Amino acid sequence: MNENLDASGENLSPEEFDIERALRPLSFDDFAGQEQVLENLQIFVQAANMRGDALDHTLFHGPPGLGKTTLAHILANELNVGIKITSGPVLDKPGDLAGLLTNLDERDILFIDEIHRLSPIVEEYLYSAMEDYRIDIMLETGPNARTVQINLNPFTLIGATTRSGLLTAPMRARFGISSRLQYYSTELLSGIVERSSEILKVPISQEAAIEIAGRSRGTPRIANALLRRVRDFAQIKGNGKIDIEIARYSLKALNVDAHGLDEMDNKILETIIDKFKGGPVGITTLATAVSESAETIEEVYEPFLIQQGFIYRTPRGREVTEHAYRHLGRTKVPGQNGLF
Ligand SMILES: Nc1ncnc2c1ncn2[C@@H]1O[C@H](COP(=O)(O)OP(=O)(O)OP(=O)(O)O)[C@@H](O)[C@H]1O
Ligand SMILES: [Mg+2]
Repeated sequence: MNENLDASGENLSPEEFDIERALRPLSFDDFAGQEQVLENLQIFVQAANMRGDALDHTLFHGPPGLGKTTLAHILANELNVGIKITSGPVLDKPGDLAGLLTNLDERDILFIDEIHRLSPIVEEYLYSAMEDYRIDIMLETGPNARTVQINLNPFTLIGATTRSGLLTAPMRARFGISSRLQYYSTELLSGIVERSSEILKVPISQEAAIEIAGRSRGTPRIANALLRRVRDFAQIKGNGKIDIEIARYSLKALNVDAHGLDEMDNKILETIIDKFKGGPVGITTLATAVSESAETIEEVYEPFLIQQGFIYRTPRGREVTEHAYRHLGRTKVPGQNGLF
């Protein structure tokens, strides 16, 4: 239920949390990008509204900060229904889930973040709720124990996960709608930065917005976070306006990578180059070398590095590209991975 986390998992101050909330789009119209996902959702929402049905259970998956939680709130607004929010790790007792489910009004949304982290018992319990809008509740314990069946209002479960690979097959099968969110282009992100600047009432040049966008790892949350930091520099070191000079100055002072790669991204590239001669290296070996889980590398880091052309997958493992050597200022040793 802890929503005030930024991309690195750090807690935001209450003020930053309020800002984050103010920047969050509330309707389909405010939400930039993800056209295919949005187009479909708009149709499903329209149809559900027309029939007066609950929207089908919906799963959002993809790397952190791309808009999964945002979309859950937008769906609640567009369906004009209530939303209750919880998360896999928090929901550890079937009783807690029963409490949430029995309090849902007709068509309401139950949003479960990090749904891959549900305990097996709770997950099992959720199946019948999702399928038949019905749950069994255990009354009393010991010799008088009995279960009663309770009918629920038709509701929509929205699940979000950064690790769709960890979702069980029965869980996955119960979602009628499943959408994968993609990284955003610099163009889309600069639009998001401009919109956020307007909300924060800080003037920004288009060039500066593009500069910030290009270093945001394809991620709206990072773009907004960088904008807030650059705004501080503009206020203290400049005249309050964000132009290209102050943007470049701040990003340099913040040590932001030219491509917006974060520490783990760079560590992955460096490790493949230094320890594995540029690759190919298998995912589990790589994971051990950088002390991160193979799943997280596959679902959080690798997609961006592949999309940006820093690494590619081969049947024998991951290899870095020339682009990665250039990015890290390394020269490739001839013959290193059989390309020469
Ligand atoms: N398409 C978008 N247009 C504008 N702003 C966006 C968009 N998507 C996300 N944002 C901004 O990025 C922030 C982070 O998005 P959100 O919290 O929805 O990400 P998430 O996918 O749920 O991440 P996590 O996996 O870490 O929970 C939002 O508060 C919002 O301000
Ligand atoms: Mg989220």
